[in-house]
Amino acid sequence: MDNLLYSVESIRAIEHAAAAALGEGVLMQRAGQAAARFALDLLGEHRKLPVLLVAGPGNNGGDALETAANLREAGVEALVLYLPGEAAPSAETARALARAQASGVRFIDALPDHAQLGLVVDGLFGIGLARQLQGRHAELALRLDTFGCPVLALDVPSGLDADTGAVVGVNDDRVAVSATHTITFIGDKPGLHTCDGRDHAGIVRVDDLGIERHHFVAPDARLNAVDMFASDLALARRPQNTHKGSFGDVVIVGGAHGMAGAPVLAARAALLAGAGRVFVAALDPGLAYDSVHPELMFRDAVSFDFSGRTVVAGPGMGDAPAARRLLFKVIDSDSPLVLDADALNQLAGDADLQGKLAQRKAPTVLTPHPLEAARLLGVTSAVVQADRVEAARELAGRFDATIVLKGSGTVIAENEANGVAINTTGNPGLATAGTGDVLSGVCGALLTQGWSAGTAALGAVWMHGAAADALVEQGIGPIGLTAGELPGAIRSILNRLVREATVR
Ligand SMILES: NC(=O)C1=CN([C@@H]2O[C@H](COP(=O)(O)OP(=O)(O)OC[C@H]3O[C@@H](n4cnc5c(N)ncnc54)[C@H](O)[C@@H]3O)[C@@H](O)[C@H]2O)[C@@H](O)CC1
Ligand SMILES: Nc1ncnc2c1ncn2[C@@H]1O[C@H](COP(=O)(O)OP(=O)(O)O)[C@@H](O)[C@H]1O
Ligand SMILES: [K+]
Repeated sequence: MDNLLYSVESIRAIEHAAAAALGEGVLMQRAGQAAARFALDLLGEHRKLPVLLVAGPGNNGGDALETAANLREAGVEALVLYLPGEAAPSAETARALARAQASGVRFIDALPDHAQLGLVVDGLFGIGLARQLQGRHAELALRLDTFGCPVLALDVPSGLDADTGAVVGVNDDRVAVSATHTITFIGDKPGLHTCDGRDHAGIVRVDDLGIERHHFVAPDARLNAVDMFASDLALARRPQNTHKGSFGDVVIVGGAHGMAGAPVLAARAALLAGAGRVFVAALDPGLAYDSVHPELMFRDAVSFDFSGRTVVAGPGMGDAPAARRLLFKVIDSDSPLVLDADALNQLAGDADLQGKLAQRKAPTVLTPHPLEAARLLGVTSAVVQADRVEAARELAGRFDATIVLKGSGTVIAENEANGVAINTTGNPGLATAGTGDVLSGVCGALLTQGWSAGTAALGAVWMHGAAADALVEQGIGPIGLTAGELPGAIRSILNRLVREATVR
């Protein structure tokens, strides 16, 4: 499977085992060969232009030096800015340096001004990054993407934490290289796909350096992919002899006075993602009809019978005592449940609700954005963003539920064997009001059609992001994409995936 993610600790363990079998320096040579091949691909017909490589003090710098020597031997002009540290380089990096010196690479001591370059290669720091980039390193990191050519990061864009995807440091002036491409070695890493990772890593290619599988340890997480929810896709094909009762009911609980939009968006999404019947159990009795989707049924929330129905609670729910009573009732029920938005904020401050949630047996999905997650954990959103994977894991354990921690590189965590997944679809077009409501509605629709909490979360998040990607492809966004445009695109994707899953 090519969607496996490894922590720095795991990569070090694999590297250690492989290096013991292969001998010192072999992995660095292979990294340099793989990177040079990728660099030549990226150069394409611009092989006559020089390549600038920045090499740092550790083995990431060694990779850059090997890459430089390989490029030189392929006839490319290589300019190397080497910044050794105070300590002597490792033996393998010292050998890479000698090889680069012998190969005819040109060593420079400052970035060239106004040079026309074919490619910039970032080999400052990799998984050994220990603290915030400062001084010359920070200056360089900021300048590497100013040459108007692609930037290839070796292993990890320098300055980025490979585990968390956060730019390392605490100040506002923390920096990391912004690459257009990253070639990452041995295995893929979570930090390239979430938080700041997507902005800094660009397109990620994985090269396993030819390490045999038996040296690998268990992955720490996965990238979300259709395969991960294919079992429920395959079951979603519709037999002929069915009726609306065959595909479940979803009820959206929310819609306090002045907040009608959120439950309506969630309800439309649930309808178009295939729920047999969709209700809005509104706190505001004035909310009675949706002219775009008159199929939706509006009911008074307080007298509504939730039994046998999937509940999505939170969109536009507000924090009134009536909302809290309703929340208690749905958490206390046997219904599959999605908790979003205001339901999460209520939950955060209420030990009784949390106690009830912990006792639930039915499938439960929580879909917090970072601030909602922070309230649930009693920390700040900066703490959540500093380690999104860990925050999602922590929430899954604490509430014994499936957690969808939203944002760039949404993290899906289950408190079971399936572990953690990071989503790869979606784009900043989703950074607009109401898209979270759509996600909760889709999640509810999949749950009510019999998907497990884990596959519903994985599937809903993947399709929600893929819908935004498809809309951007059509010129609808990222700027100005609206939440209301998503459900139709999600419907097309769901039908396509079910078709593909059943003809396999
Ligand atoms: N050892 C091996 O077998 C292999 C290592 N590989 C490469 O080696 C990298 C890891 O190498 P290292 O462990 O040497 O780590 P790095 O090359 O990432 O950096 C470590 C060095 O940088 C210093 N440092 C860390 N953060 C700093 C900062 N903010 N400012 C200034 N100095 C800082 C450390 O003190 C240390 O000297 C991987 O990312 C990968 O690119 C690959 O060649 C694959 C094989
Ligand atoms: N920059 C981004 N890249 C990818 N997805 C994003 C981005 N910003 C937001 N999203 C997605 O958009 C949705 C926003 O949900 P939420 O924050 O709850 O908004 P709202 O409450 O307005 O509906 C989530 O699914 C989130 O993952
Ligand atoms: K790097």
